[in-house]
Amino acid sequence: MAPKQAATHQSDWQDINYVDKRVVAISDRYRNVLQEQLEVLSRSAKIGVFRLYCDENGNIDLDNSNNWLVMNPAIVGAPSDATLTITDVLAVFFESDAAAHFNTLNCAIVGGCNYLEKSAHLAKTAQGAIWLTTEINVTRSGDDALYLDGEVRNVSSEKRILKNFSELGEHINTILLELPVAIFRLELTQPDDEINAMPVPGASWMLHGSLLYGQPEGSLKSPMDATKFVHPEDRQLIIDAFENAVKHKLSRYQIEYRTIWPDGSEHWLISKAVFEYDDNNTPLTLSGVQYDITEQKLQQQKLEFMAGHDHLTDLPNRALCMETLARTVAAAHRYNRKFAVMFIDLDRFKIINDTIGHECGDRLLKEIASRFRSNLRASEFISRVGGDEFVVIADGISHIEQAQVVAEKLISLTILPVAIDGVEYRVTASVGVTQYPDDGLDEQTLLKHAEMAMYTAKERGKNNFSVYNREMAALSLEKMDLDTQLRGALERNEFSLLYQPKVGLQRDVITGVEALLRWENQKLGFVSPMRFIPIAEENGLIVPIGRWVMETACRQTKEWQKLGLEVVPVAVNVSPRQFLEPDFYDDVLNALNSSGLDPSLLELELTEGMIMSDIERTVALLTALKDLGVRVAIDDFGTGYSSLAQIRRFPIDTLKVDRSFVRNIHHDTEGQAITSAIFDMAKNLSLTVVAEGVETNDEASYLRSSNCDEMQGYYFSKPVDEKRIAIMLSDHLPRYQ
Ligand SMILES: Nc1nc2c(ncn2[C@@H]2O[C@@H]3COP(=O)(O)O[C@H]4[C@@H](O)[C@H](n5cnc6c(=O)[nH]c(N)nc65)O[C@@H]4COP(=O)(O)O[C@H]3[C@H]2O)c(=O)[nH]1
Repeated sequence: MAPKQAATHQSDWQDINYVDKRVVAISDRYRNVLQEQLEVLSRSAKIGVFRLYCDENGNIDLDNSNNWLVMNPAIVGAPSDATLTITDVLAVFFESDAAAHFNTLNCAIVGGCNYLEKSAHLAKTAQGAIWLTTEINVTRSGDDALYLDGEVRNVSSEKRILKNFSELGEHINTILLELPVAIFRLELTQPDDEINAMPVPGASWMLHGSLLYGQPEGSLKSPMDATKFVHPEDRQLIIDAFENAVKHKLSRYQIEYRTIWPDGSEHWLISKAVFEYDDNNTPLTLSGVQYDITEQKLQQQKLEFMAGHDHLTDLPNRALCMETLARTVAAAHRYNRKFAVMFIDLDRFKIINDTIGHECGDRLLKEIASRFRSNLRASEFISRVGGDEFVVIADGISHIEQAQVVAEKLISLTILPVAIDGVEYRVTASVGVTQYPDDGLDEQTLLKHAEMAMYTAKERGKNNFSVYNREMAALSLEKMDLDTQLRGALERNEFSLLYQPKVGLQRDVITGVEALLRWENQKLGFVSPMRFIPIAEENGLIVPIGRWVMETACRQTKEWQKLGLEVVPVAVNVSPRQFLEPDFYDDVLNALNSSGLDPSLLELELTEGMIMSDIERTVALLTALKDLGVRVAIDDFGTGYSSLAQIRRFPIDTLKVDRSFVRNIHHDTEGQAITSAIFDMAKNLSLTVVAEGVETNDEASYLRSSNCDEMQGYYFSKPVDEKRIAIMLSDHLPRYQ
């Protein structure tokens, strides 16, 4: 058994030797393959590896044959076919003083250091500057160092990138210093007390933000430091914008807010920020820029102000008025409140403006606007919605009586004299009042009704206010109806003329006739000129209608003449709009030429207001008409602004004293004083004076005893048609009625 066992044992050993040799052979082969592969790899890689064995004293044994190095020589700037030893490589790191450094290295290893690191910068190589790092790990058996494994790395590209980055950073810094721009990062997952002063990843910081908040440069380290300098009214705005962005997982947002500087001044900033979220959509950081937009804001505010305000008075304009009215309606609806709207129109402002000149007119408007602004309460919004039109929105007015108090205040503020260049001017205002919700539920209706009420105030004599009621709306509908019917009335031959005689006072003979327009419409029947003429004036139809009147009156007078009647001048009423037409003179000329009437038989009746506007043009035009031979009369004298002294400047023939002065003149001492002053002055100016609206024998008797020349009125004759006038003219006497 034993020999067999021994034989077995021996063959086993033989086997083992054989296996061992195979293992050694295989491992040698693989080590060579591995080394070859490492060499191939290292040729392209920027990393080299080495092992250095130590001697029995623990010092590096540079001559040990087991030492090895696998490295592309180019890593250290040597030609790629150079044969480098480990000593060459380490010499690179330790430069000229290699011996001393080896000594230090050995001391460190003997002293128990297991990890060593060293960098090198090779300034001049064929590849340019090269940065290297080496890391060495020591392997020991107990305390004794056995060998060192190390790696050499070429970190030139990383260094270059870092260098570029730091250069870029410096550039950016320089630019930022020049610009009023801050950059910031807010770490959203850390508590505020961990905020770092410098831009360290994972922390909150802000660069160059301090100046934007009026603080010394560098004093504010993070956006959180800056919050106390944000305008108190805007702090919630910032919180809301941030929370809204987070709630909706927005990737970016921007917000504009005000800051308060130590000197109390307000500045505007814009903050544009980008969120960084983790996979659970939790915001991690907020980074962005902030910069000053005060100038743009001021510019924008100025533009907005200009868009919403009237440049003359600085009051809100129509657009802003409508916007405010809409907002007030919405708020009143929501809180079940009442409020009032007042439409203010200055009385006869156009005439005043034309009389005193537009520059003075503007100054007058500015003064009235400033009175309104400074005397109204904060809850009373005042705006200028047109040339001489203002609108007040009086919030929180629960009774119409309160609105009436405001309206009265506006009227009394208007009537106070305005001094311009030492001359005192006085204007009055008519005010229309409406109330929400009683008179309208929306801004357009309220304003329309306030305007209607204002017109009613004007009709009631101006310089007062009127509260809207439903009848006014009905009247306005009627006005629309009149307007519609008036269009085309000429074509449908719906107009005719009546004539009212003027009587010479001393001999009771007809000295002239006034042509008065009549309109009979199929739908509306007979419509008084008092109703349709203002509408025709508004829509411009008065121009062709007036032309028709003049032509018809001239033709008719010529007809009477042709009938052999002793004709007298025919007077036609001229409307303001007609008179302002550039073709007015030509129209007069055409009417005369086409009828063949002698110009001295045509008299034009103008009103005071008409001649007082654009005095230069009026004088020139009247002079031209006078040169033609046409007569000019001033109608309704005494009701307007002109004084007799002013009238003197115009080439006119006749003054027609308004019938309001004539009524009951026989026992109206004030009327007597006024008329006698007019009569005397007119005599001095060689003007003919006509008293209008004489209705009674008493009035006629009084006028006969005064300095009046002619009379006109129902006492002598109502306006009659052309046939009846022909009879009167043939009798040389007016028919008493
Ligand atoms: N209460 C009273 N009234 C008297 C008396 N005598 C005359 N009248 C009325 O007084 C008005 C006189 O005309 P007006 O002052 O120019 O006032 C005129 C004038 O401003 C305007 N109008 C009439 N025809 C024309 C026209 O052809 N063109 C223009 N632009 N306006 C006209 O309409 C106004 C009213 O005209 P009418 O209704 O015809 O009213 C006429 C006439 O009928 C009187 O004794 N008592």
